Amino acid sequence: MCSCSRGSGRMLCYVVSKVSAAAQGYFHDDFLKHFVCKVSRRAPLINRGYYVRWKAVDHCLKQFFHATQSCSRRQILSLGAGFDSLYFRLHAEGALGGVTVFEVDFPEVARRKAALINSNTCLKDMLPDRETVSNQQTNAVFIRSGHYNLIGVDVRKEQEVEVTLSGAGLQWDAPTLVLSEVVLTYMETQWSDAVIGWAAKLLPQSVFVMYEQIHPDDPFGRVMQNHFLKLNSTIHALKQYPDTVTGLCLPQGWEKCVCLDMNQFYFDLLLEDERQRVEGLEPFDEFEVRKPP
Ligand SMILES: C[S@@+](CC[C@H](N)C(=O)[O-])C[C@H]1O[C@@H](n2cnc3c(N)ncnc32)[C@H](O)[C@@H]1O
Repeated sequence: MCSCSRGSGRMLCYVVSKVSAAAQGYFHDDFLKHFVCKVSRRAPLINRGYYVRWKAVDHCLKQFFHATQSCSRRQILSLGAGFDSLYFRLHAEGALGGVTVFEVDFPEVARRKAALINSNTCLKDMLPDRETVSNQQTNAVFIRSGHYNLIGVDVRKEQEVEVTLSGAGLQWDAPTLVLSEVVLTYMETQWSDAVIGWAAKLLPQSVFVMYEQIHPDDPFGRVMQNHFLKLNSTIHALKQYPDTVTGLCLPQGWEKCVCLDMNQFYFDLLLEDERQRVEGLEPFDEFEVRKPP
């Protein structure tokens, strides 16, 4: 997990795993289940991994909400949002406090998500003022509503991104949390560098939270690499930036970059009570853990 700051400041399988962790009580999200056909139960180790990922992203979101609470205009820009339920669960928690959420994914993914939302009473009732807009020129698909916007655009295409997001109402000078959770590493590094660069350039008051794999050569890293090899899918950034993504962010215009591996997050930032709660949910005998020194 890495966050950079400036100024003052195989898609469905991911959802299925998040739904599994939520169903086992690792975290609370009543909306993820609306984005899958069937709720399946994953192995305890996978549930716990998804919990730590979810908790780390949530931690960054809550820090951002706290740091910007006095600002009247605040935004979350989620790049490669897929079928994540972020807006709906934060809205239900009452945590958004006027923050506007912009979710971006490829047009075909955004179109499927828009169709899903429009056909689901629970989800569409949470967007009473929504309109579905289709931009013929850029092939972008929108759901546009007061505090939720779903946009179909390839994030590698900077000019299209700028035009489309401006059209959707993104305010480039407002405090913004840019989120990319397991997205950039699927791109060749010239493209992930470019995305990180346009975000730094276009959003002068922002923090970029990214969650990606590091340490390809530890036992877990090797399992993951073999898995992606079988899927014929390369994890590009991992080759070039195996330990941290500091080298990825700073040359692209970010002023500061902090990287945390998930063991550090689990042991250093979670309270003992919360760790005990989680470890009591589905005890398992063996797991490898690299405690921070
Ligand atoms: C592994 S999924 C993660 C989804 C979501 N961030 C989550 O954590 O649940 C990666 C997502 O990134 C999207 N994506 C990858 N490259 C993209 C690009 N160039 N432009 C827009 N979306 C992209 C994919 O379509 C997919 O929905």
